[in-house]
Amino acid sequence: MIRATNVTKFRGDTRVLDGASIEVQKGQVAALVGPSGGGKSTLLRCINGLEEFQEGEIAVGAFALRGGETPPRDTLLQLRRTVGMVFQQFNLFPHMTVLKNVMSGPVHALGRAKDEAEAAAKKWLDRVGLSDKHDARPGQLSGGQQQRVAIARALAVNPAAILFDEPTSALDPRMAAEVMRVIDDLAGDEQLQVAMVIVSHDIPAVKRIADVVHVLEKGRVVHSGPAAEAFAPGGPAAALE
Ligand SMILES: Nc1ncnc2c1ncn2[C@@H]1O[C@H](COP(=O)(O)OP(=O)(O)OP(=O)(O)O)[C@@H](O)[C@H]1O
Repeated sequence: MIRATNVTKFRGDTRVLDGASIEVQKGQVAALVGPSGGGKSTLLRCINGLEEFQEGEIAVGAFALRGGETPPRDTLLQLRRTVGMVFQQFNLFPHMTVLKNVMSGPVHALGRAKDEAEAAAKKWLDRVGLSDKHDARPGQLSGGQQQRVAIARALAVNPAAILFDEPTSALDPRMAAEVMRVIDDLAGDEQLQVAMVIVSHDIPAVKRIADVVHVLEKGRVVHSGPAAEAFAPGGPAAALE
């Protein structure tokens, strides 16, 4: 589903990704872990076309992004319909109700009729435990609730992949746990054939939900394997615990 091959990206003279490669299948949950500044968020942002890169290739389903090339606007728009993204800071539309926030993707990106978009939005809000908040505005919700709206919004376009960029790091521990429970639930859902990639410093959560852990250091993937291997004593990610 997602295949990043030898992705290299510079910011000015700094090589922030240095030949990074990962593969994530449909229905699989991959975690990116590693020391701060290792390039985890940058790799996620390259995967959904938010950032360009200079070398390598990223394939997401039928889409291919190539290093050194600016993708056509149409490709980017289609790619962002295919790949949902959940950010640390929620990024909801503050003036819209919760329901309208979640409907925005189906209506504007997919061109769905209002009734159909509303039904999809309600289904996903129910799934994240917010069926009683349709008419609230984001500002009336807790951080954990806002992040759950963001997850429902990302899912409402039936994405082939969903990327979580430190989804709980702006939340206090209780709300972080609440959001991780939702992500746990999605990760464990065999019916949901979505490729998931999560960047998180919440190592216990990563161990619980990830099928594969990729360890990024200085822009390189230095290890890919099950969590038990990555976090084993003396393993490549043991120091992160
Ligand atoms: N907007 C930006 N402008 C300039 N440099 C940036 C920007 N964002 C990230 N960087 C740099 O790119 C490199 C990779 O950063 P990135 O955020 O991808 O790492 P990370 O592994 O996600 O780190 P963290 O765990 O701290 O979030 C770092 O050296 C960082 O300082």
